[in-house]
Amino acid sequence: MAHTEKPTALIMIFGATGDLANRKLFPSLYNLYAKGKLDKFAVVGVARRSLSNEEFQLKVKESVTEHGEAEANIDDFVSKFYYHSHDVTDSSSYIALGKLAEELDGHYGLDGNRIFYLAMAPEFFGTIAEHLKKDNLTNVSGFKRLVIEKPFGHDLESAKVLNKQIRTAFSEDEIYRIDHYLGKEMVQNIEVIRFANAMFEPLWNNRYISNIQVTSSETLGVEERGRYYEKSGALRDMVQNHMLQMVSLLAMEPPIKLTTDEIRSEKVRVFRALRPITGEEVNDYFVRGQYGKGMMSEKDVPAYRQEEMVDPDSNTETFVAGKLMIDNFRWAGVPFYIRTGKRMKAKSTKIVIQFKDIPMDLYYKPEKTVNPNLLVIHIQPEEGITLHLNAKKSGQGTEATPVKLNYANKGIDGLNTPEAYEKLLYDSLRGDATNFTHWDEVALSWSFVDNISEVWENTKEPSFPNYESGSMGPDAADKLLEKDGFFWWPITEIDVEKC
Ligand SMILES: NC(=O)C1=CN([C@@H]2O[C@H](COP(=O)(O)OP(=O)(O)OC[C@H]3O[C@@H](n4cnc5c(N)ncnc54)[C@H](OP(=O)(O)O)[C@@H]3O)[C@@H](O)[C@H]2O)C=CC1
Ligand SMILES: O=C1O[C@H](COP(=O)(O)O)[C@@H](O)[C@H](O)[C@H]1O
Repeated sequence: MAHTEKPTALIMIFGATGDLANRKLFPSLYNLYAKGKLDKFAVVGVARRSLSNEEFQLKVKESVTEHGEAEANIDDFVSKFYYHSHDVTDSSSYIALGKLAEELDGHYGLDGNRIFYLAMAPEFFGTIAEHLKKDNLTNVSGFKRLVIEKPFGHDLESAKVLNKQIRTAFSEDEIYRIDHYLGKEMVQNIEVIRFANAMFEPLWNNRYISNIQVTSSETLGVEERGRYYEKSGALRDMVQNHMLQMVSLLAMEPPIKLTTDEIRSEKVRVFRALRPITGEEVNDYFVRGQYGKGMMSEKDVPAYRQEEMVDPDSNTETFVAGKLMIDNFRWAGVPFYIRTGKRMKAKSTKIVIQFKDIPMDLYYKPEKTVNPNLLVIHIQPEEGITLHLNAKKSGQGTEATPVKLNYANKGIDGLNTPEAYEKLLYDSLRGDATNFTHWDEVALSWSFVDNISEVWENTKEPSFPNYESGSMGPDAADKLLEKDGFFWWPITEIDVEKC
């Protein structure tokens, strides 16, 4: 499908006074506006509290000033923002919202195009979608699209119910399920690194790759999200979506074309090949952790069980490490190790592709460590790739020594790459759903994760808390790899900018 490069639309943000809108959505929209990427547009912010248009515009201006880079055109930008105080559970209020939408459509010449962005707690998603349909807000002459935040359900059953509700008002190709990792520059780069380089794709299989490691570690704890996190845990919060999405991009077959449908269908095939881990196997393939107290940046930080809105005897995991097997021709026998957690040593997302050792190492010396070739994809905070090779040590003799070839994304482009939300908002306005998750991906990833959560929820983990804040997680996560003859490549020592 051809995508309009300068879209026109009315953007309705439900949850417009919330944290996500304030920190991410308003600054991202402003960036698009400032870069001239939007044609005609207006924004309606929806939330319960009472605000005038002027008060709302001031909030938007403050948000852009605090979280972005506001310039002189900020006043023109915020003049296109309107506020509608509305409880989304109250049926009567949708009529007035519809009227406002029509007025703005006419006033700004928005061609009847509408984006409904649900930046609210997920329990409201279904109700809102149903009301939008019933009260005619989706009856438009242009396009209508639903952008929906995570979590998409709590498990497969609840995700199915939610999907059914939103499908009453929107078709699958009108639904844009956000996984903000898919908006990250280097996550989008995975396909390019793989499919645009003759030197990688021929090696991208079980003949040459020994294992793949995906780590997404955070230094923050649960902060104010204890209530949500208690029911979610790291498995639902990070593994079901972001971690599995990265694995699917690393493992997928080359698509026939770079179209939304072709890419999504290759990703779905990866999820279908993911070996289900059930019952007692869960403890062989997965490790859970919960942070205890510790020191972070020279300050004492509390244990998870001492956080606000958290059960003092909580069984919720704040760390997950797992071994995934993809049972297809390309990946048979290659473990994909994943690891994610809160209150870890560093904020870092990295992918390490470890190649197999060469069949005969002429430079082998018993007293020296072997240095396998690694391809490291630095997702964040720094962005780039590092290729770890071996070369001759300068001087006499034939000794091999490790060398690193670096590409730091910022170094070449000279610019900070756009924030993930900016790219995803723009894609949803342009009608490009490639970097959003299709229902089939959501359903298959929930069914994989449900097997694990079922076991974990029914067995109390006696060792919790089992890792200290500021560490790299519980020892069992190291043992998971050790028993296969591997170890986690240290994420803090393979920083692209320090190499
Ligand atoms: N914050 C983040 O960084 C991220 C958030 N998300 C997801 O985004 C969504 C929003 O998160 P976040 O912004 O943090 O949440 P907040 O709790 O900060 O905001 C919730 C918003 O919903 C509004 N609201 C609540 N109840 C109603 C109601 N009955 N009718 C109308 N409006 C209502 C609130 O405004 P008011 O009280 O005025 O009604 C507020 O604007 C969630 O699904 C979350 O999981 C995903 C990734 C990151
Ligand atoms: O979706 C989520 O992601 C964040 C981590 O995102 P990042 O872009 O900062 O890596 C995580 O903190 C949060 O718990 C989760 O809901």
